[in-house]
Amino acid sequence: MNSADDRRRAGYRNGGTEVKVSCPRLSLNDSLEGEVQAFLTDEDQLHTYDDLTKVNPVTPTTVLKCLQARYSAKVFYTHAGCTLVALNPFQPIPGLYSLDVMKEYHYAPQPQEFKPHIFIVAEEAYRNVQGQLEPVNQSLVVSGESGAGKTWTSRCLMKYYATVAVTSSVVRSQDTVERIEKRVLDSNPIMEAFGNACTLRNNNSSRFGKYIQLQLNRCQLLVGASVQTYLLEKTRVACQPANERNFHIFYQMMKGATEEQRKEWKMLQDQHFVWLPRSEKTVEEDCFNETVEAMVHLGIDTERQNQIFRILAGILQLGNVSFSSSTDESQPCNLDEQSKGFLQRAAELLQVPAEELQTCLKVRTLKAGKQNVLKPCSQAECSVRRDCLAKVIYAQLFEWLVTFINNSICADRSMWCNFIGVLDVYGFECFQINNLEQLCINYANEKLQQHFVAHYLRAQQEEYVSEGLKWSFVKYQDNQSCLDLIEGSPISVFSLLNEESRLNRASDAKMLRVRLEKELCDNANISWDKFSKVPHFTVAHYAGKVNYQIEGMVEKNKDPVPPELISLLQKSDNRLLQQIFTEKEVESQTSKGLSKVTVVSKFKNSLESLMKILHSTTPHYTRCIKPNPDCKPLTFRKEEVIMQLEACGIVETIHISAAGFPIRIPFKSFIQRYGLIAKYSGSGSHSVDLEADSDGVLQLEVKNVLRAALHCLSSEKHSSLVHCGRTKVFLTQAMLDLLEDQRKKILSRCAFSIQCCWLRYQRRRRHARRQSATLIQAVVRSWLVRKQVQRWNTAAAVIQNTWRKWRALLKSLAEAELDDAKDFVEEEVPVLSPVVRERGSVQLSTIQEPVTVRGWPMGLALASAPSISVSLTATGFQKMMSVMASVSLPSRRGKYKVETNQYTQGLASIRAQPKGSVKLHCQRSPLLYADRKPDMNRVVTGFNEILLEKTL
Ligand SMILES: Nc1ncnc2c1ncn2[C@@H]1O[C@H](COP(=O)(O)OP(=O)(O)OP(=O)(O)O)[C@@H](O)[C@H]1O
Repeated sequence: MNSADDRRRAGYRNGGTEVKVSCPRLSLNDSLEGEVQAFLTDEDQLHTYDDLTKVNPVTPTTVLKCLQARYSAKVFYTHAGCTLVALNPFQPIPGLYSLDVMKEYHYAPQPQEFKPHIFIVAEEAYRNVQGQLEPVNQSLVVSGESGAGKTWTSRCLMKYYATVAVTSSVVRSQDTVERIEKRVLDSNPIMEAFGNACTLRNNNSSRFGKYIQLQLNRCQLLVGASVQTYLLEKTRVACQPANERNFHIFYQMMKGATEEQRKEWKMLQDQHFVWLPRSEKTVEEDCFNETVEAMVHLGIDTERQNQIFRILAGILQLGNVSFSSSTDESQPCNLDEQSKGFLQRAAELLQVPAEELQTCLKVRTLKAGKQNVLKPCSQAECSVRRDCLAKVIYAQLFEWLVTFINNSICADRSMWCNFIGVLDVYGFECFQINNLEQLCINYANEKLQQHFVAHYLRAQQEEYVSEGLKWSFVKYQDNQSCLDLIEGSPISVFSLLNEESRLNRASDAKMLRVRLEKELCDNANISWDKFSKVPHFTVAHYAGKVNYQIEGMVEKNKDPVPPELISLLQKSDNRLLQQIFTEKEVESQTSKGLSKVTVVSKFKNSLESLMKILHSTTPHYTRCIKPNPDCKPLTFRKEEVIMQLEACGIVETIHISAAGFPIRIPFKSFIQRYGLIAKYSGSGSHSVDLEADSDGVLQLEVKNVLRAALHCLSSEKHSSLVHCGRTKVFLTQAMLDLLEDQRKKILSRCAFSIQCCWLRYQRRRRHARRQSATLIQAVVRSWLVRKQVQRWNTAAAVIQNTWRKWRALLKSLAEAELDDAKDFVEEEVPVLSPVVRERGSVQLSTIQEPVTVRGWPMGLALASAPSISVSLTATGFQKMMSVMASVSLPSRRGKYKVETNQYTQGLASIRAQPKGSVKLHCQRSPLLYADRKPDMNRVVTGFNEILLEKTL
């Protein structure tokens, strides 16, 4: 027995008598609590709980303990009702994501029965698409804070689909399939190289959000993909937070380029670039070759690559250009010699005129009526213009890459019918100094949290009420008021920011703070530190309070790009730069006259379209948890984890999922899928009008199905597994499994019946065909034989004719013989041998060529016998010959010879004298001669018999 059992036993004992009597009240309560806890939760077995809903009771503490126990046992995935919790191991786990494991989950009849894994989520979504249960399209939402493992998880999901959604392909050629899945996977290293960076919290932090749509055709095969990106952190190009790095691609170029490439890109070995801090730090992602290889696979040729890398090298050179103020304010800023060199090289790499580049950076063009006025910029303004140039180039290049990737991997709309979307967005951010980027990121997280809450908590509870379910409500954190504060209408942080950004004046942080305070003081989610000197506001997000600095927010929201910079880039000899910025001008021209699009309004719009997609799909949530802030392998910090669990509402989710019915299916869909259970168990009406608008009829049918499915369970058990609402059926996972199981059994029974019918039908058809073939063969044979018989008849007629002539000839010979009868008496009569006497015959022969006359055996007897039948009595010449043969008389002058007949020949061979008429019966086929083969060489007995019958 294990120690837990011992503890449980001890618990019972202690809870019985002894402790109650002897302990003071407080310690008694404590120990009781401990005992109950020990009784409810077997701590030694905590790591075996696959689902956090099974821990008892469901509290943050027990959930945390369970997760910790599992993490120590190197189990990193745990279900939390409808959500999957993924703990980051911070080290590769051998065999956890191997091909075999993928196959195991993919081919499992019930993957849910396997250990929790990200592949269960992937497979469930895949099967939902196959099942065609509305909504068919699926979204896999991967959330968590920076470094929690979202990108890793998204990559696993993509690899899973790129493996299982193509292996069963028989329709498409292997070559095409490989190209598609490879291209889809190859989009990852490119986007990570250009969009990820090493931050303090994660060495490979995604600095943009992405929604990847994996497109599946009718056979659930991966035929393409498309990527939608959100809010690239472009400020990082020109300004990297302390101890953080720029985007990976710059370091990859620095470390991975060949000598020749370095020369071409003007990146010498010992060159220092201001915009490449911490270049001494090497991270796993610094692999230039992998990025180039992926580019090649996606169709970015060497020339295009060179254009891209020249642009990036140009940006780095720009970063080293520094300005110094001129003594005369009316004059533009100065550049030292070194900066001039950097500027020259930047211009060469960007392939723009160096003079013009310098002027653009130092002088502003103002419109005064129809005239352009040139105004020298201050040192700070020059730096802002330089940074702006770098940011706009990088952002546009990133956008071009995403479009290129999409063109390369996106399938034609007619080729796919469903999709599985993978959403990987930046996690909740809270730094020392937070600005517009953090406000947008946290706003996106609030939106996702709201979707989660709406989907699993609020919707569930509201639906229970509307469907008439008795349900004890769980309190949940609604973040609608926080969202109202950020994006609401008419007054919100965003609307005030936009207003300020559209005013044609320099922004004032203090004034904006006052406005915010005045307009939004009613919202409980915003607050201010009255004693702080820096203008700011604090927002109480669902995941915690974040302090936002107002300074610079309006400028970032405006994101102005001086038009002279754009026209300079349009003149570039680098064809890629030219292309990117010509397109940009077209865009800006089309939006001319519309109100100026700010960063937050653009972000809000793209987020709204994302939310629309999410609302129209079946979501699957995966919460990634970062077990420690230092990214140390297998280190679990309770405080870190509990904060994340509470922030993402996992405990509430678990509570609701454990007690509720997480699966809801409308009556119509339910009957369409499970109606066969009632039909084949014989308890339901066999045809239900699914188009009938009456829910009452459908409800009745649903109840029939449930009765048939649960016939062996008690009614209490029914209500714990399933509830029939007014328009939907509410199920637990266990009930769904049970229904699916029964459905599968019925379907396999039906399949078996269909197979039997088909085999029977095939057998019958084969038989009928064989009969037809026999009939045809018989008809053909019969026809051939008839033709043959006709020929034989003709031949027989010829023979008869000849025979008659021959007989006439013999008769005339016999008559001539009779004329010599006198000589015959004088000759000596020889003694007749017994054989001759017995079967005498007559043979006429001449000396040279004797004529043979065939006579009946026993010719003498016949010759003297009284006539029995006309045909068998020898008369005339025949009679005489028979006598001659019988007595073996020599012929006159040896001209002929009379011998016994050779009875084997011809028709003369009759061994017995027939009495009366003789009839030969032959059995005939219904078809004349059908059983005969038209073979000339064979003896045709049937024909002989028939001839014989005719003769007789
Ligand atoms: N399942 C895993 N197995 C092994 N290592 C992992 C796993 N998940 C994450 N990691 C490690 O954790 C690191 C951070 O993960 P990842 O980049 O996916 O985080 P993230 O949530 O996407 O962060 P950000 O929001 O900053 O992009 C990875 O580089 C990887 O080394």
